[in-house]
Amino acid sequence: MSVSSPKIELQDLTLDYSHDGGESMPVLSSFNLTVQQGEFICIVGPSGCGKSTLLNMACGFLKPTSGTVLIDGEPVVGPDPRRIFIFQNNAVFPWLTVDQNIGFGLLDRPDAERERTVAHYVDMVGLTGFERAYPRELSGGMVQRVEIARALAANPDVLFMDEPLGALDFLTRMKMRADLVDIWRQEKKTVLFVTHDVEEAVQLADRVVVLSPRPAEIRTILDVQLPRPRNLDSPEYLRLRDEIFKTMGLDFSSPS
Ligand SMILES: Nc1ncnc2c1ncn2[C@@H]1O[C@H](COP(=O)(O)OP(=O)(O)OP(=O)(O)O)[C@@H](O)[C@H]1O
Repeated sequence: MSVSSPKIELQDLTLDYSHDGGESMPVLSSFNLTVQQGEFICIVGPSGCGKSTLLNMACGFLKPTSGTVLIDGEPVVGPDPRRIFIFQNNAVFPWLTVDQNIGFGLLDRPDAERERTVAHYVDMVGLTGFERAYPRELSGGMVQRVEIARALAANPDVLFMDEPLGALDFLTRMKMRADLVDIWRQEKKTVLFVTHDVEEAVQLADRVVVLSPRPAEIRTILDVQLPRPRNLDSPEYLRLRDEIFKTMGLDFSSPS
């Protein structure tokens, strides 16, 4: 499949929230972004600028005040099982085992096919040996892996991820970041990924979209052309990271 066909088109998106008894609050105004098939896009920006709102509109959970979301050229008018949303706080079913959770979206498939698919994703996310475990018997990172495996097993064409690693401790997060890179290289899904973490964005993304404070506008879009897996000590990685920090008003270079 061509890597240059637009997968997601956000066209002139505007969103005003109205608060009880107050004026309407603009969160996005005339927002435009085109995402190519198979691209991994990270969205960063200050807290409260509208990142989650943008993701919610892109996947059809939230109707824009005006503007259009197109996926494969078709207007998005609501959630669609071909597109999966992964939240920060996992949404696995506590009463189902790991393999039942991962196979949840495949209940209409023949048993043999479902078992094969579940086994494939259990292996991909490194949960072999835990197939019969319940979420309460797993660490936070393992539960998040279950959620990612469940999403991938359903074979979505787009993954929307809102701070999916945000609740994890530092070491688990670093490991999961590397795992996500591996998984994405195998699956090549189109991914829209919101994060507060600039380093995470530069490690993961093909392009990093940096937003302004609310109402969110695109401050800059950085192409990250470093080969994966990325060397987090390389001068180019550090340069891109620092460029984003500067764009966000944070300059950590030492005073001369
Ligand atoms: N359902 C809602 N009703 C009214 N206002 C809302 C609603 N959801 C979000 N907001 C407001 O919209 C603005 C953007 O919120 P949003 O959650 O999109 O920001 P964000 O960039 O994802 O924030 P954070 O990085 O802190 O998670 C905030 O000022 C928030 O208070």
